[in-house]
Amino acid sequence: MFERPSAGERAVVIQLDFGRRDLKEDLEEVRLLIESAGGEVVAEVTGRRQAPDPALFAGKGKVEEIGAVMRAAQADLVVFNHELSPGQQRNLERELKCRVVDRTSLILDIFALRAQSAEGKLQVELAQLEHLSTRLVRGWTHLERQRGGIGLRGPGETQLETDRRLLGIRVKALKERLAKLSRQRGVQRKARMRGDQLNVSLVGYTNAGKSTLFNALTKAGVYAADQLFATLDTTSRKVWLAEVGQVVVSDTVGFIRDLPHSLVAAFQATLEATAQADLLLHVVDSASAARDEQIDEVNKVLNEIGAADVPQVLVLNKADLTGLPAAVERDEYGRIRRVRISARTGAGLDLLREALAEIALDKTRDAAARFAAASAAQAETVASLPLSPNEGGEAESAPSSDRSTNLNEPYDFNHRTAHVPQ
Ligand SMILES: Nc1nc2c(ncn2[C@@H]2O[C@H](COP(=O)(O)OP(=O)(O)OP(=O)(O)O)[C@@H](O)[C@H]2O)c(=O)[nH]1
Ligand SMILES: [Mg+2]
Repeated sequence: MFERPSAGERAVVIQLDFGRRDLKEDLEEVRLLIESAGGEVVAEVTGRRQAPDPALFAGKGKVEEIGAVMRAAQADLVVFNHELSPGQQRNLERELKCRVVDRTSLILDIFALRAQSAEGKLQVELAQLEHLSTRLVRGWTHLERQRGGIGLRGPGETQLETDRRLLGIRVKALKERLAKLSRQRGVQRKARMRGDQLNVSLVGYTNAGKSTLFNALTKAGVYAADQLFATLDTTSRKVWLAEVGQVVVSDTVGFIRDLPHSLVAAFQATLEATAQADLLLHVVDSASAARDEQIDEVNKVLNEIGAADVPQVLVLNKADLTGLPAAVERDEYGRIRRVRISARTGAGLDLLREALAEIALDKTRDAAARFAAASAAQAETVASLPLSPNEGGEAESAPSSDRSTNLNEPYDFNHRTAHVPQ
């Protein structure tokens, strides 16, 4: 149903410029996407257009050019680094006499290849079926008049109705199973997230280096590779920090621009953990020319999954490639905002650990302050008589005495990090 470029399949990539993006970055990204799906880019066709052609996406002349390039390069398929409508895809396949894959299918495909856990597989299947259901609207009308298939259809149903009905049943079953898994995981997570332990999620654009950093912090040995969407399942590990004790760090699925909506929806449960974290380490490939755009894309997805208000520290990774030194940057309130590191060489990891420790201590202190305030309020109602002439109802202000210096400034767990330009 979902055809992926199988090992060594030769792809021609189509990238059109509608006047707003950097073609080179886009071509580089789609090349990595195709390689991550096991294929190989043998030719590129670029072009410029005002708007997509309703029938063919590209213009008639461009499609002829694509056909010629495809034949010359002996390619197996054509990949549009754009979202195609079902009609456009069908027309292109008819015109080019060759398989045509769009960006969304390509991404779904890589997810299907990578899914490891039972839940990951269910989530990917759900996303694929939901993507397919949009293609059923007009996409399979050529099948509508077909008959046959014992046990496959109800009385008088057309193929399209049967397909929709079967799809609907499967989607419903998948959603129910995912909901059950999600409830179970919610219980496990609550157990893990007890107390004042800091829960940290690594988030970021795909290939930013989250898993490499996760391994460096936790010595966990999760899969990190120069592939897009190397990670699909969330992995959590406890990390021991001097003076603080345990914090829980989670490695998560990477984001990408134009992440298919069905995929975000299907991964909602996995991403819930991100929305419930105390702190996000937003890992950035600081050596990428598309860095700022990638930061925006990640923030957009975080917004969609309800994680926009979780405090964020930007981790500028791959400092070994930019040649800039490891460093910590604070805002005017002394809060840590950005840490520059190299997960690969280990430069700045000590700074990052110190930053985590500082934030974890602030969280504990916040909790202690709340506890003290609550106890004080309770004490007030029990003991209305002051124990000494100086004591009265002032107990709630006590824990703030050590907050005068920058370092001890409490981390504002309600503060949303604004986008900080590099
Ligand atoms: N030069 C350099 N490369 C790095 C650094 N950190 C990670 N990489 C490389 O970047 C690539 C992607 O790393 P991963 O850790 O798999 O990235 P990720 O963010 O987990 O990616 P996904 O799971 O695909 O979203 C790998 O080839 C890493 O070796 C770094 O600090 N410097
Ligand atoms: Mg990863």
